[in-house]
Amino acid sequence: MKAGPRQSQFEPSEGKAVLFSDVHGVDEAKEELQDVVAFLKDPTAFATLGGKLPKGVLLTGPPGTGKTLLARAVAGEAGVPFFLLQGGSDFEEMFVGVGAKRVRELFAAARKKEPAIIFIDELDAVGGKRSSRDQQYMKQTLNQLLVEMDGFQQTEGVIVIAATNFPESLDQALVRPGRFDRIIAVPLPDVRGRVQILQHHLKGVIVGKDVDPKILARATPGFSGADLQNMVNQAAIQASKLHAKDVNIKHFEWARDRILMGAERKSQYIDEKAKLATAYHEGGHALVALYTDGAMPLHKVTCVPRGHALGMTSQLPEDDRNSVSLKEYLAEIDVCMGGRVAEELIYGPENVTSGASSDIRKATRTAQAMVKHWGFSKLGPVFHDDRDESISPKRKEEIEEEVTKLVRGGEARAAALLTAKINELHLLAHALVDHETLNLEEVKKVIKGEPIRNITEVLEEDISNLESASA
Ligand SMILES: Nc1ncnc2c1ncn2[C@@H]1O[C@H](COP(=O)(O)OP(=O)(O)OP(=O)(O)O)[C@@H](O)[C@H]1O
Ligand SMILES: [Zn+2]
Repeated sequence: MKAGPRQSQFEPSEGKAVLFSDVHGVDEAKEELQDVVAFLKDPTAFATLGGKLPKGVLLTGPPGTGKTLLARAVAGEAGVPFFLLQGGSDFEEMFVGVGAKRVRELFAAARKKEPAIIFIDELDAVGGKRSSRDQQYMKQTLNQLLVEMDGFQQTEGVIVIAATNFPESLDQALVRPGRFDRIIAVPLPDVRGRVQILQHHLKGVIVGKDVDPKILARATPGFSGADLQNMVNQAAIQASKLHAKDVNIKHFEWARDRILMGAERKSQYIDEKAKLATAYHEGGHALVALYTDGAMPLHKVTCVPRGHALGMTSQLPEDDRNSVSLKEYLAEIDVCMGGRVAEELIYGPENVTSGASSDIRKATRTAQAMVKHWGFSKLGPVFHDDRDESISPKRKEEIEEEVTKLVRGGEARAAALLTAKINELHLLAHALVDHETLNLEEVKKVIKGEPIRNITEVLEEDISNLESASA
């Protein structure tokens, strides 16, 4: 640990400007940051036009997906200075009480150079609900950060961007309106993203004829951008150690395996078998969502990890739902059950994994609320307060029974539906393994047995677009 203030923190960090074109596979996040760039380019004009902006943007996602890179790219695109506060290491010193002061000085420095970006890496180090170390000093630092954020006007031209791998552990005060009120997900790249990231980091590397970024990308599901960059570097080092004339596929395979074995690596890597199992699970959710009357429309399904989940099926409400009908609640339970039911149909009940526990929790919670609060059971429209001690044991049992009935009902409906559509489930799961992410249109085609473009063609097209863009 170094003593004394580090002057460099209060000066914009230097280095070659990063642009959006340096960050790959996170198009949605880039899209969401466009207005921040427009604002920083000309804060007054933006405000005059009535644009509304967050003061703070929170980038969330697994390690190494490019959160820091994205924040730098926002600064680079807008041509504004970038002030960095390293949550992990800088806050280490904060328990000796300099934290609050450092935050104050950093904001003062940034405001002098506005428009500017302040980037706080590992926000959870200071803004976590249960920051380990010295609670009191951490609290002071956090409070100072809140004071600074509350203290400036949107028109001032300072935007705070923070990154965290653990959004759920943040102090709620941080995500209130007027603070970090825009949250942008920066997920692991899918196979197309991985091709682009590899292409980017392969620039300037002399590779052998046997090296095909498409194949490398397909061999690295679950790798982050940082992992991929690391793989390229390690392969190059290995090649030079062996005095090879170029970096060939053997070197890449060696590097890949080394990263996979890396002690510090949380095993994100998914082998083909596990990927197919996840694909069936998510495919089950997706088909039930697609075919169940009253279910929220299917939006996207993926079998690569998102946050703590192995895969994800996302649905989009058609409009703001103020009240929800019985049919819609039942559909919600059915969709939750679809994942586990699909696993059971394909792999047999004895091989079902515990991976569906959050689905089960969600379905159970919905069923409980249906019975206890919304009167959707034979117990009728009676409100049962969770804190009410006077609910009789008999009533508790009846509630349990009704909840179980609802969840079991969902399970049975999902099973009937997926049994009838088993061929579609196979088609969908295998397409997911290839493409990793499918949108609604693609899902509809796949289950009809219609070709969506061959993944190799898609990847090839991506590569030639990239090449012509950089030529
Ligand atoms: N999406 C990406 N496109 C291109 N390169 C990437 C991408 N993601 C990561 N990298 C490479 O990995 C390096 C590390 O990524 P970065 O520090 O931005 O990740 P991070 O999400 O901030 O990680 P952490 O959460 O560990 O701080 C980058 O400098 C870049 O070289
Ligand atoms: Zn699930």
